[in-house]
Amino acid sequence: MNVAAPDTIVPVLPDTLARIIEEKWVEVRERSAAVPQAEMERRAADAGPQRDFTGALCHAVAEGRIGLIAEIKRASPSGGLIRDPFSPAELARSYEAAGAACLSVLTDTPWFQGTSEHLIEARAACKLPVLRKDFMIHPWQVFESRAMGADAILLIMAGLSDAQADELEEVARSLDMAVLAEVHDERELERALGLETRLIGVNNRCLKRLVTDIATTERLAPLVPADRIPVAESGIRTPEDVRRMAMAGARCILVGEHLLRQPDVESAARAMVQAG
Ligand SMILES: O=P(O)(O)OC[C@@H](O)[C@@H](O)c1c[nH]c2ccccc12
Repeated sequence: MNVAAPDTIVPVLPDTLARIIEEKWVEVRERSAAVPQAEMERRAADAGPQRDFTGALCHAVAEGRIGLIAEIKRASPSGGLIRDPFSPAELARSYEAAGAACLSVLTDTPWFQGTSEHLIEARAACKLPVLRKDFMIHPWQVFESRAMGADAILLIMAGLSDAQADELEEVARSLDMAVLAEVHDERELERALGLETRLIGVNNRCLKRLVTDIATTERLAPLVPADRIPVAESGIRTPEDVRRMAMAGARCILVGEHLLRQPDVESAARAMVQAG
């Protein structure tokens, strides 16, 4: 299979994301040489029923809760080693008991120390729909995501051309998977609105300096049309932060580091679910 990088990559990429994506191309070439796309498509078709990711978020919000996507990751470029010992299954059970709507599991290895096993273990331990958090650049990875059981994928608009994002979304839709389109600014938001997905993630982390500022969601969430669902991502730490996100129109949130650093993950997650 030809997995040459397209020549239409978005022109100016922040350094870290550019490096991650460069490495990701190498990884995808290697992995797809080991398991060709036709075989991965077969595995995706055999992967068992999808869980309704968007539906779970809408259900939580309709019941007056915060739609929490609770994240499972061992490490991150900005946070270093976040949780050790680290048990994806135990975390999944705690998040579910706390009333989280969905899970997000990092599978990227070089930067986040994630693996596909983390996703498989977490999903098997609960009934929640699961987002595969990785850097999607090629359709092969979307089939791979479904094959490992994922119910949703992330598309980072800053790292994709419109044509790439369209193509990846189409593959995800053909597999009945949800898409979370992630944006950092007005321009990326406008591009994301060209996709069909209702889930628009506003990432509070500045890609250049890697610091978070939840005012990003306060600026962008009000610009998200009423037929879409804004999801505030990154840097959310306190019930007060959650209320600020909800006031800005984002009743769905994606939280990782704060929860993962708590000894009692379940209570911390419950406090966030009920903060709205
Ligand atoms: O750990 P935090 O600050 O609560 O953030 C979670 C999530 O938003 C963050 O992990 C994230 C958002 N978009 C990403 C893209 C790639 C990797 C990671 C991410």
